[in-house]
Amino acid sequence: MASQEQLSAIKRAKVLMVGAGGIGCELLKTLALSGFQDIHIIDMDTIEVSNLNRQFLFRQSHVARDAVLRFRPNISITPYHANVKESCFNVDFFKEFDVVLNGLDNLDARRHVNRLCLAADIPLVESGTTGFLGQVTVHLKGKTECYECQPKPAPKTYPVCTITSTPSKFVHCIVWAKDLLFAKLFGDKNQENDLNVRSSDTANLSEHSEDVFECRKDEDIERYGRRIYDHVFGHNIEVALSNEETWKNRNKPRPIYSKDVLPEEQTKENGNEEKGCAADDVSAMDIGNLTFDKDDQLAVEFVTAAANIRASSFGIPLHSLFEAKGIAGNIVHAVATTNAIIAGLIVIEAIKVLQKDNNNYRMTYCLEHPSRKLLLMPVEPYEPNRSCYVCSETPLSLEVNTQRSKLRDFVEKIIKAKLGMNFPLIMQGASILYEVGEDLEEDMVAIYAANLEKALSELPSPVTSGSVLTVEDLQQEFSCSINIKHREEFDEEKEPDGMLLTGWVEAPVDNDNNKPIRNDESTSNALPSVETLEGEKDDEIQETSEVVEAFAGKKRKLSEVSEVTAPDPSGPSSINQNKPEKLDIDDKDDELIISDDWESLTKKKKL
Ligand SMILES: Nc1ncnc2c1ncn2[C@@H]1O[C@H](COP(=O)(O)OP(=O)(O)OP(=O)(O)O)[C@@H](O)[C@H]1O
Ligand SMILES: [Zn+2]
Repeated sequence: MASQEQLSAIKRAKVLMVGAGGIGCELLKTLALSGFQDIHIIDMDTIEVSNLNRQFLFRQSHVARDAVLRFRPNISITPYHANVKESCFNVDFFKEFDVVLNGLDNLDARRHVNRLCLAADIPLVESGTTGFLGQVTVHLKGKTECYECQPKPAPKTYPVCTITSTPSKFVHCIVWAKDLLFAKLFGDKNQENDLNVRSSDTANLSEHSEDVFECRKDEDIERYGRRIYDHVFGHNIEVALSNEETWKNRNKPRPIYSKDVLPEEQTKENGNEEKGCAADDVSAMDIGNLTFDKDDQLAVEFVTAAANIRASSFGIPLHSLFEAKGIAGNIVHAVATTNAIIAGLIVIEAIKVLQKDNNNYRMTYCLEHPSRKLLLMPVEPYEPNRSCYVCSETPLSLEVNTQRSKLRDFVEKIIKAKLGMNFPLIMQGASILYEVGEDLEEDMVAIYAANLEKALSELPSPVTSGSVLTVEDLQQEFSCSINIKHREEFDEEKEPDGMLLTGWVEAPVDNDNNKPIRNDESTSNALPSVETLEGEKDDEIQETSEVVEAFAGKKRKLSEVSEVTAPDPSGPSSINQNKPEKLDIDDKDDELIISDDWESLTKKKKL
């Protein structure tokens, strides 16, 4: 039962929810049932069919708002059908709220909201789920870590040679089918693509030799399809086989040609009968612009089929459409109960925030294996990381070849990809090197466009070793400094960006010795990306649970944190370096404890 004090804090509060998906929908219901009266919701999407099974309030085309208003007619729910990154959701907008509650599914939007909450000094309650795993964290400027204080695990990536030549798991075949074959056939024609697109008779010719993916004059669609099939599943496998070194300790793949799977006559018959079937579903207009979308059934079917043919070549077990979709979309199939638990925990933390109950905030992990009696693992939040480039003023350092790297590389690979800025302004001292904005004068736009193509050391205000750049995102009201250090050479394989950003380090990527290809981001906050349905999944989950259990063995005080490196609150995967001692609870007792109080647990142990 809520106290009078809590009830009045709840009634007075104006809350902003960002994201109305699996978690958000549950959250809206729980907020309404808990007595919140003024709720604003930003979500950029309309209802996705793949979410319907767990967005109970959206069923049968009811929008969440209307559904909730039916049982709480007197509360105010204000929806914004928009991207939270739009400029109308600026710092002033955020300042109107008492607390912001995130139910997002991507890192980019989460980082954006984190920065706005810091700039507006509004508390943020973050959340994420991945299947049975989930977490809720509380972020208050200056008091606890911000969402970006700890580097987030990078999305799972794979070395190029594994994808192009030596796949050993089904996920490698999926990445190949999705990021190389699908992209080459249906995406931008001029893209850089690691698929071998030259046939044997043209392989020795200049790089202007024929791209086999070009449809030849007067070539009918069946013949074209057959040619592509033979090239990617037959010829390319032969090319890979010709490198004998590769197969010394590996099973050799088997080339598959269309004639092996589809006899000539049958092709013609079926070809004639089924002619036009794909064309009915895909608009010719879209071809050339498509990127893989897990909600596009035809794209999923294509990728599943192509991945299975490749898997069969390499002796990898085949997978169903459902399984392949999960892997291709990096979907850890959502568990409605986890979302409900997480939504409840968000509301509990939100109420503490409203009451300024500073000593009782908890980051709570929802575990998958409650075998050690714990389903929920509460941990005290950590102090802000003093070297966080987002919430502290610590400068970053960048090693870069200032004579070779262009400003464009710096903007794309560092400012946008690594620092997550949308509208960057780059300055050296008082001179502006680059700026994005709608109200820029034309001549300035031209100057900045020209700057993008210049090497850093050739800019109007040359950037050389020892330069200090200030980078700002005006929309996020966020700025940081970057100390530049010239470095002549970079390892192309290990440092493919040709630059090295330090001061804030990304979690290590599973990167052999090649430039990585990534699978899509996990939907989770930053829980370790778990490959659904893959053999390695179990190991990962096992490790995750163990680590969380170990981590939970000790409740950390804010004051202790400076002595030891804080674990990553956004995901248990990177915390094993500082494993506190494990709690040894008798496993035979089946009773499940949902703990909100660590002391009571340890007491129980003694008893
Ligand atoms: N930049 C953004 N601006 C506004 N809304 C966003 C933005 N990015 C993502 N969203 C919304 O966040 C919601 C995330 O919900 P989604 O169901 O995908 O994940 P979830 O809540 O973690 O739960 P689950 O994956 O378990 O269903 C989506 O409705 C999506 O439209
Ligand atoms: Zn921080």
